[in-house]
Parts: sequence; C-alpha cells; structure tokens
Amino acid sequence: MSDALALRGLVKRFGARTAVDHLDLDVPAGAFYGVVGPNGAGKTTTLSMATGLLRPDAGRARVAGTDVWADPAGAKRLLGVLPDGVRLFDRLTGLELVRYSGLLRAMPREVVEARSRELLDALGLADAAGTLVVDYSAGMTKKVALACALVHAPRVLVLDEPFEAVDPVSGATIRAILDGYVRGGGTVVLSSHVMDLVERLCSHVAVIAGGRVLAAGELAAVRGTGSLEERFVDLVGGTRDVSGTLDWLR
Ligand SMILES: Nc1ncnc2c1ncn2[C@@H]1O[C@H](COP(=O)(O)OP(=O)(O)OP(=O)(O)O)[C@@H](O)[C@H]1O
Repeated sequence: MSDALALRGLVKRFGARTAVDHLDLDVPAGAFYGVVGPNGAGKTTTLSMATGLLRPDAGRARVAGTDVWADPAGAKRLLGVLPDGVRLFDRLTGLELVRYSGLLRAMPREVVEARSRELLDALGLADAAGTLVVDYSAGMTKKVALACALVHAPRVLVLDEPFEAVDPVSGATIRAILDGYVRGGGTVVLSSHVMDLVERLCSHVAVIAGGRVLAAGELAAVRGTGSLEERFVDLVGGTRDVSGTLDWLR
C-alpha cells in the first residue's frame, strides 16, 4: 500500500527566506502523525504544499499515491484539510458552511444534511448552527472548519493546529473523533505545539526546524528514553536565557 502522504524534496522560498528546504517525509497509511517544531519552522508551509494550497518551488507531494500538483482534483478527493489562518466563507451560518463543503464534494444532499447536523452536534455547535460563522469565537471557528474537513469522510486528514483555541471538553471530543477515525483506517497528520498531546495521541512524529526534518518516525523511536519535550529541546536548541534582560518589566 502506498504511503498516505509522501513528500519529496519540497522547497518553498519567500524572497530571500527559505521556509521549507528540501523536505522529505513519509506518512504511513493508518498513522496518527504529529508534526512539531518551533515557531517559523515551516510546518504550515509544508502542510500547505502537501495539500494543494501552496505551490512548491521544487519537490513533489503525493496523497495515497496521487500527485497533489499533477492531479489536484484527484488528491483533494482523498484529503480533508484544516488549514491555518485561511478565511472561511464566514457570512454563512455554521450549518450552511458544513453543508456547502459537502455539496462541493458532490455528495448527495440528504447525506450532507444528516452528516452536517451530526458533526455540529458532536462538536457542541448544534445551538450555534444558525449563527453566522463571522460571529463565532476562535474555538468555534476551529471546530466548524474541522467539521468541513470531515464531512466527506476523507482517507487522509491534514490538520494545522486543530486544538488551538479549543476548550478542554471540545478538545477531548475532537481527540475521540480522530481516534475513531484512525481506528477505522484513516490517517491523520496534525501540527501542534503541545508535546503532551502529541505524545498521548500520535503513533508517529516529525520534528521540523529551519524547514528541514530533524527526526521522524515512530513516536517511541524519536522520543528515545526521555519525554518528547526533552527530545524536542535537544534537537531544536536550548531555551533562551532571559535573566539580565527586560529589567524594566520587573
Ligand atoms: N506568505 C508568506 N510570506 C512570507 N514569508 C512567509 C509566508 N508564510 C510563511 N513565511 C515564513 O516562512 C517561515 C515558515 O513559516 P510557517 O508559517 O510555515 O512556520 P510554522 O512552523 O507553521 O510556524 P508557527 O509554529 O509559528 O505557526 C517563517 O519564517 C515565516 O515568516
């Protein structure tokens, strides 16, 4: 079986800055894959190139064997994506937005209707189904965007910081939904800054910094004997010593 996601030699430059620098990554089918890295490491840029949202300067991305840039429509059929910071059609209500995502996927209207309501209910948005998304909180917006990514039951889910701004109860619900999805044969790739969460949820992890993969593979192998956070700090560099600075703040 081909990998759920195979990235080869991805490069993206913004002016003089190389955000992603010849990055390779293989995500096996059925994995729950965490992507971690410091701010500005290139996680969002990588996931955007992997899902057809941002054209790479070089390299290739395949989803379950389908080339994202040679056959974008084919790849997008296999993918559910929760992008970071991409504007939603926020003049729709939550229910309209999820329905719209399903109808865009050419799903039958009655299936879209049933799934949209079920998703909003599961994510605690049933009472806000008729509210315009522009009036949602950050966490509610994240959850409705997740519903949009799930409605067509994709083979591979790519989620950029799905737990950011989400309350603990909703976080637990999302974890349960994703766990069930992976147990059912789906593949999840998510980026997160929360090491505990990645350690608890993920079977595999990649540590990215400076647009390159510093370590990747099964969680236990990458983590070694310590915690993921310790390994992360080892790989990425120590914490900054701020003693003797910011005196004016004390
Ligand atoms: N549209 C853009 N134009 C210019 N520079 C960009 C753009 N998008 C990203 N960058 C730069 O590329 C680098 C990688 O950014 P990216 O958003 O991929 O990092 P990240 O790992 O997702 O960071 P964070 O954890 O803070 O979300 C950063 O230096 C960023 O400033």
